[in-house]
This record gives sequence, C-alpha cells and structure tokens, in this order.
Amino acid sequence: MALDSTILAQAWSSQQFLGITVVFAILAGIIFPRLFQKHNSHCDDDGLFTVNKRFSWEPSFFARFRWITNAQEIITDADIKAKGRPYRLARGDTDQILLPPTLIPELNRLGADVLNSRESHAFGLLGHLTGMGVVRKTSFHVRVLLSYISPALPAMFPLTGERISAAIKEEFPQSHEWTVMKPSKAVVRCPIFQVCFAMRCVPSWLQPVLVWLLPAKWRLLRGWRKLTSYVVPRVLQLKEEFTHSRDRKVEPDVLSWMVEAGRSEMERDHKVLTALVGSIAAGSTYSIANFCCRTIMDLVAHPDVLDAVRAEIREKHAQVDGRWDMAALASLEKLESAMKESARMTPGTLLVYSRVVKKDHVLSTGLKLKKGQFVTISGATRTMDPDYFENPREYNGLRFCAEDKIEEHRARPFSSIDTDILTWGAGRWACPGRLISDMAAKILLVKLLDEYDFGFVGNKPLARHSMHEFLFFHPENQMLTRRREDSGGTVFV
Ligand code: HEM
Repeated sequence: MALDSTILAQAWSSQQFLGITVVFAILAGIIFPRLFQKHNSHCDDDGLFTVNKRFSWEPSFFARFRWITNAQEIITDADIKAKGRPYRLARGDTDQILLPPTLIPELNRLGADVLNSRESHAFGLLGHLTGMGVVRKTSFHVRVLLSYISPALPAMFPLTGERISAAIKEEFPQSHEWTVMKPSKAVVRCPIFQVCFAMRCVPSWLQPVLVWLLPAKWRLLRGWRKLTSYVVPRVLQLKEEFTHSRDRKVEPDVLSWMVEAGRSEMERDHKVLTALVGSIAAGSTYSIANFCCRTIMDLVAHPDVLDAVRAEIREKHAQVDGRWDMAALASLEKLESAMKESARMTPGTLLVYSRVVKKDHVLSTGLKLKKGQFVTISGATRTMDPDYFENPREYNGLRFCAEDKIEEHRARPFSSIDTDILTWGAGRWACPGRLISDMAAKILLVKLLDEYDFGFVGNKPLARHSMHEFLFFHPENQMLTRRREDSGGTVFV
C-alpha cells in the first residue's frame, strides 16, 4: 500500500519536508548506533518468531518505515504464518508480542497490576506530544463514562438527536441536485491524530524537536488553550457549588459528573479534567465519524445492501410515525448487520487489546510475559478466518441477518463486546464509549440514509486508507450527495 502522502502533507505542510526528514533520520540511524539497538532485547529469549525484521542488526528505522506504509500486509502474512501461535512484531518504535485471541479469557482475568491498557494507549498515541498522556495517570474518565454517562444515555437521547440533526443540516447540502462534498471533515483533521500519525514516522528521540515544525502541533496547542479557557472556570464554579451544597442536583453534562464523581485531588484537578475532557472529545469524534463514513462507503459500494437497509428504516419510520426512540433504533437488524460488517472488514485499528506488561507473568501456554513488554492482538486473526466468517474477505452487509445467524445477531448487538470481531476490544478495559458510539452512529446513519442519497464521484469506489496500524476514511475523500425528495423528516424523542 502506498505511503499516504496527503495525510502526511496535511500534517507536515509539504512532502518535501517529509522527504528531508526521512533522509535525515536514515543518516542519523547510520551515524548514531543507538538506532541499531534492538528494542526489548531482553525479551528475545522466548522462542517467538519475529516479523517485520529482515536481519537481527537491521536498523529499527526500516521496520518503522515498512510499518507506516505496509502494516496491513505485514499483519496478514504474519497471521497466516503464525497459525494461532504468538509472535513478535518489530514495529520500529517498539516490539509488540502478538497473542492469539484464544488467550482473551485468560488475559481478562489478569489485574491492572499485570496488564495496563492506558499506558499502551498513551504510548501508541504519543501522549507526551499530543496531551493524551494524562490517561497514564488515571482511569477516572473510564469510570465517568461507564458509571455516569452511559446510564444517562436514554435521558440524553433527544438532545443528542437534536444536535446531530442540526449539525447534519449545517454540513450537508440541502439541494436535490448531486453535489460533491467531503463527508468527513472531522476525520483525521483532528490535530491530535495529525501529530500522532506524523510523529510516529520518526524515531522517538527526534520527535520532541521535529514536533514543533508541525503546524498541527501549534493548532493543537491553540485547541488545548481554548478548551482550558472554557473548562477551568466551569470546573472552579462547579467545585464551589459542590462545596456549598453537596445535595444539589447534578446537571447531565460531563464536567458536572466529573466534579461530582472526583474522589482524589487529582480527579478534581482542573488541569487533569481539561486533559481528560479533551481526550474523550477528540477520540470519540474521530472514531465515530470515521466509522460512519466507512459504513456509508461500504453501503454505497453495495447498492443491494443499501436498498435493504433503507427499506428497513422506511418501514420503521412509518411504524413510529417519524418519532424515533432508542428502542426503534435498536430494532434495525439490517442496519446493525451492516455496521458489524463494516467494523469487521475495516476496523479503526489492526491491533486491538493493546496492553503494557507491568510485571513478569507466565501464561497457561508457558509463554513468559516480561515487565515492560507490549502485548496486543491482531483483530484479523478471527475476522478473516473462514471458520468464523464465511468468505471473510468479501463484504456481505447482511451476513449477520441470515436465517442461521439471526438469533445470535439479536443476542450480540453491535454495542456488545464480541470477541470474534473485537470492535471494542475486550475485558475490563474494553471501549467504555461503546454505548455512546452505538447511539450516536445509529442516529447519524438513520438520519443520513433517510434524508440523503450518496454516490461515488465518477462511479469510482473509494479506497480505504491506512497508516501505521490505523485504518481510516481519508478526510480528502469526496462523495456525491443530494437531499432526497421523499425524505421522511426524522425526529428523535
Ligand atoms: C466507533 C467508535 C469507537 C470504536 C470503534 C472504539 C474502539 C475502541 C477500542 C478497540 C478500544 C481498545 C479496547 C481494548 O484495548 O480492549 C477503545 C478504548 C477506549 N475508548 Fe473507544 N471506540 C470508539 C468510540 C469511543 C468513544 C465515543 C469514546 C468516549 C466517549 C471512547 C473512549 C474510549 C476510551 C477512554 C478507551 C480506553 C479505555 C482504557 O483502556 O482505559 N471510544 N475504543
């Protein structure tokens, strides 16, 4: 797969600059012996085979470069070779131990003192450069998402529907004529991901210097400053109210819940709260927008599935008289199947269930995990296995609604933790935003599919893009859109 130059160009301003950096990094790799050092070299005595490393003293920069451009092929080939065994992936930035999904139940039983998910996310998203590093210190945001926000979703449903509907009206053309547009202005434009995607291309010791040459870094700083100017006064005000009247009514918004739920000084610190709110906002906007764009892209490429999904929406629309509640959304089995299929075919990341090993541990298979190692799972081990999914490399948007699958489909909705597809990871640290994502994505998709037609420019299907382990809908992708004449006017109640 070709190096995604547009994304890089956006992040770096020009490809020329990237070229200079790559040449510089290669030269530096030759001059400075530390680039030749093996990562996690203390872990190489475990008998695992290594992928993405041509020879033992190959500079890690080459593994990094191949991983940026070719992660999908590297993982596909490695999974075939591994045949369910664990293996070591040289990624250039670090070595990762790829474990088979059969170990998930055992891994789920290990405590955070053995496997830590947040450290791994902070490392992968370059938390020290993007501001996401705060998640190393606390899992407070996960607690708030699971214990406060998710249970409040039914009450937040009408407002969420109203806000998404207003945003669609503003962003999408209202003309009944075909119009070319970029449906995913939000995706990857987020400076956190721009900084992360670009800086993951260079060795860690160059990152603290080169990051300041990125326009995205300066935009990110401005973004954090703006967020701080809003969050800090609000947190201080909420704390003041909380001190004076502990039994006051808590407003249903994330900051009020955080101030209410904060137990320690750190959990009530306004800087920590700003960083956590920013991380949740950036991560969720990117993930949901990316997922919805990919689902629409798949539906447009398969008009028979799109027709079936739209007919189901239309039928339900007539039944509920255009007034959709959460139960109505949850009853759309064909839409739900198409969502699962897009998540299966194009996950947001090739590597799921990523954890840092916090102390030495021996698995039941005899594999010794060592402190400081990174472990992860390739989602494709199961999603591309014909024993789990018939013709796994073919898109079949309605596969989960087949007669012999429908009961299982109903029992395992899109939002549930499914260890075959691993959309949300698994275990205690599976995505805590899955219920919000499910609700927001269904509102968006029902509204868009009911009210708009979509097509490919020049009838040419869009390619999916990848960089490092991330798969995404390219923000420069254009699609044809027009408002449907017969749209029903959806309201969420
Ligand atoms: C379609 C949208 C989304 C997808 C596909 C997705 C997927 C994932 C996956 C695969 C993980 C890693 C789980 C694991 O390692 O076991 C994760 C973690 C996480 N997600 Fe999501 N996510 C989505 C949306 C959201 C949203 C909307 C939020 C917040 C409102 C959110 C917050 C988080 C957080 C905080 C974590 C880290 C949990 C931890 O390890 O501490 N996600 N997500």
